[in-house]
Amino acid sequence: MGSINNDQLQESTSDIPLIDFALFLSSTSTETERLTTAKELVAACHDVGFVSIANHGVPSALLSEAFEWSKRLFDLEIEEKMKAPHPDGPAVHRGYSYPGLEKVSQVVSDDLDLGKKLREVRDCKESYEIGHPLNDSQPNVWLPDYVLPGFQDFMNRFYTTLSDTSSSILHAIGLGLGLSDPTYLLRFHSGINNQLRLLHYPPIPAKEVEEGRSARMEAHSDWGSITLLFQDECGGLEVQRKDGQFVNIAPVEGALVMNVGDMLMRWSNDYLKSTLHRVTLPPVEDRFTGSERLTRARYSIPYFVSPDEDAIVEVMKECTGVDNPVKYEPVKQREYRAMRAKLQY
Ligand SMILES: O=C(O)CCC(=O)C(=O)O
Ligand SMILES: [Fe+2]
Repeated sequence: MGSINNDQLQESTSDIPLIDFALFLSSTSTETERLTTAKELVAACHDVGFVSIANHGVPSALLSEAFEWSKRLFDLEIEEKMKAPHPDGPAVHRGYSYPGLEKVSQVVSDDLDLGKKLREVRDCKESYEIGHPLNDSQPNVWLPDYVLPGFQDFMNRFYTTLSDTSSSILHAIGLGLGLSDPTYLLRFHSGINNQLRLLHYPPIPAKEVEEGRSARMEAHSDWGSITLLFQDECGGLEVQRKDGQFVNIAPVEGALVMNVGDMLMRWSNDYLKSTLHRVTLPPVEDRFTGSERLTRARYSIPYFVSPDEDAIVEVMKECTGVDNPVKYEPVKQREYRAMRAKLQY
């Protein structure tokens, strides 16, 4: 595994906290070391809702291979990619979405005309969504194997590794929150309802984004429990601070970015924050070329961790108190997702 040393940790330029997760994962760590790391993680989730995690346990060779597969996939001709088309509508979020098909926004509504209006600003990205092989409600849409031999096998393996990593992070969050059972959240996360997403933002003239005619990905929060995000060195990911300003999340080599989603915010009675974020132009000038200031392509790989479909998300008692009453009714994951997904496709 590619590990990150202390000097590199200190040199981080990112605006979000950076945590060394080795102390939580190592079998030789003391209870105090594990608890301290878990508390740092929870403090970051409470404060910004976004955190960089170094030494997360996903082997760097596996990550490089995942980005290579992603590039190979998006380099295919559109006719080839359309052999695994995203099904119509939002119910099944799998397969290939061509640029402009999905519209990310924070709007929740039944109004389809509003959906059309939102689409006037096109999201310039393409994506490929992959779920658990045993998720019957959202079956995978794979390319025929001859199009990209080995792709499906690799992605299934990668999904499993990320699922294991996400379980360690959920465990650490439970410990850091001081839950009477620190593994409580794991009971609702078998891994079957997670989603692996390959994302490609093709080059685009800077003006298109600056003048609001196109977006890379507009501001939104994620809906699940947590998201693990791997990004290349292009940059352009931004998170909203408490004062409303969006600030850059500089890619830190070898580290993943973890953020809290709406479901975990609800579970924690708003103690853990699900924060707005977006993808826009990179902040660094050498990412642009030519008179049109064409930005370089960007690749990222988010892994969305969600409770199982039948899980009932009910505010955790440790996150309430006399001055902090329960803010939310229990909700079933399946119903919550259906409500959030309406205008997305
Ligand atoms: O591409 C990125 O860096 C962010 C992606 C994201 O926020 C999402 O897919 O929800
Ligand atoms: Fe997101």
